Formats: sequence, C-alpha cells, structure tokens
Amino acid sequence: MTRAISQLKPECWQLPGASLQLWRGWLAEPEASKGYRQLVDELPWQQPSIRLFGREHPIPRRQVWMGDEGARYRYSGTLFQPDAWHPLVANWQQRLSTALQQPFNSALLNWYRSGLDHMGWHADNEAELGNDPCIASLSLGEARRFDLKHRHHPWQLQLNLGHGDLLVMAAGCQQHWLHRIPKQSRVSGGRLNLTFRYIVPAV
Ligand SMILES: O=C(O)CCC(=O)C(=O)O
Ligand SMILES: [Fe+2]
Repeated sequence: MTRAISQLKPECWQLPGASLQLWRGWLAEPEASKGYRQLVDELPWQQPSIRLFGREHPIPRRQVWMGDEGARYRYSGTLFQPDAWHPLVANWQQRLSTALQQPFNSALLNWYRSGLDHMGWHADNEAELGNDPCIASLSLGEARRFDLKHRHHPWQLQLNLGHGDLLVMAAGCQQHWLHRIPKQSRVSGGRLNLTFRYIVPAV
C-alpha cells in the first residue's frame, strides 16, 4: 500500500534555483521488497554504451526504459521506442501521476547491482523532456548516496535514498543543478531506481 501523499510530510529543500521534496518510505512493505525482487528478476536489463569524448563506454549499471507507445524520442537521428509498461511500474506511475498531478508517460529504470555500479554527474535536461521537467524518483533496495551540486557555485547537497523513498526533482533542478550516484565500494547489496518522466512525443 502506498500511503496517500497528503498524509505524509515530505522533507523539502528550497535550493538556490531549485526545489526538492522527499517522501521517506512512500512505498511501504511488503510491496517495496516484492517489487524490487520482481523487477530485478523479470525485466530485460541492458547495458547500453554511451559516447564520451569520442569513445564508447558501457554504462556502469543496468538499465531499462519503459513507457507509453507515444513516448519515443529521437537521438542522433535514431528513434528510440520504450518497452511496454511492466504492470507493477504502470501501477506506480498512475498513483504518482495522480498524487503529484503530473502526467508521467515513461520511466527510466536503473539497477545498481552493488556499490560499484554508479551514475556520473549529469542533469536530465534533454530536449524531449521539455522546458523545466518534474522528475519523480523512486528507490528500492540498498540505500545509496545521492549527490547534488550547483552548476556554477560551490554548493552541494548529499541525501541518502533508501528503500521505498520517493524524491521529486521539481522546478529548476535540471537547469541549475547536477546530480549523481557515486560509487560506494562498501555497499554490497543491489538498488533499483525508477525515474518517472514526461516525454514530449516526437513528431
Ligand atoms: O539512481 C538514482 O537515484 C538517480 C537516477 C538518475 O539520475 C537518472 O535516472 O537520471
Ligand atoms: Fe538523473
């Protein structure tokens, strides 16, 4: 069962140029643990490569992208089509869209098999996400550090995202700040993160 968002007080941050909200334990047990197990076992996890400074590098984690059929986007001339919704993820997507009053039509899932899997500094500011996207991020499994830093000032924030926590990266986050999941070599357990997004359909 998800507790109604209105019944839980989020932790809120008003950062310079960005706002963040964090609902600890948004997804309760046993749904959170069952969901983690099921998605790790059932999804067609992939390790695509990304091009950095002219060289191909496999991403240091596993990934699946899913969403509505219309949520495709064009990148370097190729049209990317999301996988169909897994029923569990579709259910969370609907609950999140209703609770946050945001029309999410896709989700990027990242599976960090241990603390060695990670994600470097970036912002989710691709054109297909529109002007100032609101991204809802649900974490399952082992807690991991989530770092934020301002693009132009020496301001940083570190959060710990645990099992069932929901982080909403709202206005300004992608424009003015970067975020990452750093390596934590002492973490041995796995973690799943789902970022719910709205993709402006490609024409
Ligand atoms: O794993 C996380 O908490 C962050 C994921 C993320 O930044 C992304 O999918 O763009
Ligand atoms: Fe991101």
